[in-house]
Amino acid sequence: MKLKFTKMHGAGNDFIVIDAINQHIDFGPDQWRRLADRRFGIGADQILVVERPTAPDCDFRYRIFNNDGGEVEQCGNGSRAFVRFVSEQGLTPKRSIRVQTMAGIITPRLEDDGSVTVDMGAPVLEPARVPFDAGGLKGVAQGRDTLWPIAVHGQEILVSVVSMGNPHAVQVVDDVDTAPVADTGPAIEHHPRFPKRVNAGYLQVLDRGHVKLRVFERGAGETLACGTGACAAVVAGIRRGLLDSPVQVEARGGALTIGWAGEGEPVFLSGPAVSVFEGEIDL
Ligand SMILES: N[C@H](CCC[C@H](N)C(=O)O)C(=O)O
Repeated sequence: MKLKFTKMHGAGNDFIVIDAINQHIDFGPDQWRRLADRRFGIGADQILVVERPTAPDCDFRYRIFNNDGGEVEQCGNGSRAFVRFVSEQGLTPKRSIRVQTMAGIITPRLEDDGSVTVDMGAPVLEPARVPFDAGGLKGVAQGRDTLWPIAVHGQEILVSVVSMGNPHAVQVVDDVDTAPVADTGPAIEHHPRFPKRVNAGYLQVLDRGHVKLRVFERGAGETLACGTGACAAVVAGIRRGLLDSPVQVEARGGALTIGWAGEGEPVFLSGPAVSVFEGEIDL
């Protein structure tokens, strides 16, 4: 079978995007992993699949598979590529669409300046729903947030835990460029207190409206940008009393802008979405 795809990225977080409305796709984790493999396949951080919605008043269903082949709940950078893809492929005349995901409905919108803004929904802040097992831990209050002490390679680090539909552990560091992301990222991703594993964010505050961020992503390793990670990091920074909305997030692959008005309110993610090339692969 021939599979058509478009290679895209959002601030360097790269994707294989597949129209599963006009193509029949029935893959398992091994096939997803093979497609995402940077040597034996096309190569990407995540694979984004466009389907017809099964939920009412939605335009599309959006499925996300990490580089390791696992299906996940949400991908912020991917949601921007998603709306660019369905628009460029003529799958919708709309510039703002309602998209069904495992984590609920998100609303990406193509802006006139070529950027994309996404209503990512409200963050989930209750540890048990992230999910994070806080049992037996004494949280440390900072502003409106609670920081949780977790042991990583024998050292205690303090993390904020936030879900954007997918789980995030955010720590504040002095310098993202010297943070031990490659060393501690995998240990945090697989930490036993995160039953669904976790995306590990390393946040450096430059001023109240400007941060740098690196994310060791669940199921993909460090990426050049993480949209939900940027949302989670800004939510944590605002709750800690360190940041004021909107916040410019400098990722290694580009800049994202995050707006959040506070608990119970949606997080807005803005940033680039680029189509790099279209291709076809024999399977
Ligand atoms: N690795 C993430 C999914 C992709 C998220 C990221 N690429 C984004 O832009 O939000 C997880 O397992 O939850």
